[in-house]
Amino acid sequence: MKVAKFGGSSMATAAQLQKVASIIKDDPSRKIIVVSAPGKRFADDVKTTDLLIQLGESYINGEHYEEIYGKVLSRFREIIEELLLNTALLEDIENTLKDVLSKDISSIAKLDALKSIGEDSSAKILSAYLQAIGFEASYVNPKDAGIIVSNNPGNAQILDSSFTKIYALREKVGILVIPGFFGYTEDGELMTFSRGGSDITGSIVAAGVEATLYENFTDVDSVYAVNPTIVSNPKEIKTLTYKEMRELSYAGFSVFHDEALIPAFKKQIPVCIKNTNKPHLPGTNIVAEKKPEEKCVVGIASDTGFSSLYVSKYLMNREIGFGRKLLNILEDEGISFEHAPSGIDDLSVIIRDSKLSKAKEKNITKRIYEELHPDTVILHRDLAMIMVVGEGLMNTIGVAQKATTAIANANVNIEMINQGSSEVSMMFGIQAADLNRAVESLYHVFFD
Ligand SMILES: Nc1ncnc2c1ncn2[C@@H]1O[C@H](COP(=O)(O)OP(=O)(O)O)[C@@H](O)[C@H]1O
Ligand SMILES: N[C@@H](CC(=O)OP(=O)(O)O)C(=O)O
Repeated sequence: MKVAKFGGSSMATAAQLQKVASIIKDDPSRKIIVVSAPGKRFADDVKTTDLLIQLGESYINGEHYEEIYGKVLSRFREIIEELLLNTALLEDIENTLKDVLSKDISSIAKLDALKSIGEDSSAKILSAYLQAIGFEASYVNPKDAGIIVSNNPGNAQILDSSFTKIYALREKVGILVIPGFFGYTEDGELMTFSRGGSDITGSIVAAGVEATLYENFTDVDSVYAVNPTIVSNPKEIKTLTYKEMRELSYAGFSVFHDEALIPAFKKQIPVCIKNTNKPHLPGTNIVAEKKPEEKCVVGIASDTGFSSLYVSKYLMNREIGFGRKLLNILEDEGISFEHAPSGIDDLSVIIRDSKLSKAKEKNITKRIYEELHPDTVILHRDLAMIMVVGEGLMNTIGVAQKATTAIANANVNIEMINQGSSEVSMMFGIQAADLNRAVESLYHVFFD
């Protein structure tokens, strides 16, 4: 039994849904289908999930929301009408939208419930279409599928108790279409995963039913060695290990959500990333182990939006509890950290910019001075991280030298290096403005 997840790009139009149906038809073992909300139809388009967020924010702020409401409905209307499906489906979607908007719930709960309507409607539309063309198919709500999550709106985590219930889906007859991106708490409250979270649902369901394969259908032929929006026509990666994909997706390979690796990894379910528009191509396989390759670097990922909180104090290495106290201050502000490279008198804590508002920055700096009496506290914003990833990296001589030379050749200053903390990656911190230059140079050194 296979679980196939179709991303927003595969659910964007009626024509894409027809491709999805033909992929399902091609392989009878594709029994469980997880879908995203309709994504972008063209480069400047807006994803349905973003429209739903805009709708929720306008409604909550008491602003005019009618135009955006119309836009959301017209995305679904277009697909339903082109597929010649019963228009009662559109009425059902509209009623759900109205219900959520008018419901007396917190703003956070309203936003999550609105966001879920994208995937929920997609799943209803696809199952109706599959039925219309002669399949035995049914829509399964995540609650009935057994997707039980923690109480963290917009960032839900799956609970272990889910997996036994999900296993029971194996007994159901016909093709099951499950909306991605959300689950329910034990108290029955709807919670979404973090953005891009339909990949997570697919992985959870694949692990739960102990699928032979988790296929993740998207709009690229494979995972490329570098983000294709930075380097054109990059090399395709045929096989990756879970560890490599985890590092690459964490550091910017948005093609697969980094949290989606864990459920599949735990149950050792192989993952295959494939193109809905060219399903005959082999795609990229993600597996537990692979044969050692000649090339030790498989990919170069990069992401912007980081800050570095640099703290220095003479004899920091002798001060018991310094690191703990510093991280405690961040914890009090509800901030998680990404990396924390350190020296004898210095410690840098790398944080996502989005988590560090100006007010939090002021408060944290004040507390560090008052409680830790450092010599210096400096916050550098607008940093970018580059991750050079590969299983063989630690045992190959000269990788760091090759990488630093490539970055130097691009005339880019390295602000930070983190090597050795992970067995499969090496990380460089640079100014965000220099990112594309550095990535291009690294790609050419390792892959040309
Ligand atoms: N290394 C990479 N390899 C392939 N695609 C990548 C990579 N890095 C970023 N991407 C982007 O990921 C996109 C696919 O992910 P996403 O937009 O989430 O698709 P979907 O809508 O199918 O879920 C690609 O169109 C591509 O622009
Ligand atoms: N629709 C949700 C979840 C998702 O996974 O979407 P996509 O498959 O288009 O990345 C989002 O935009 O965040």
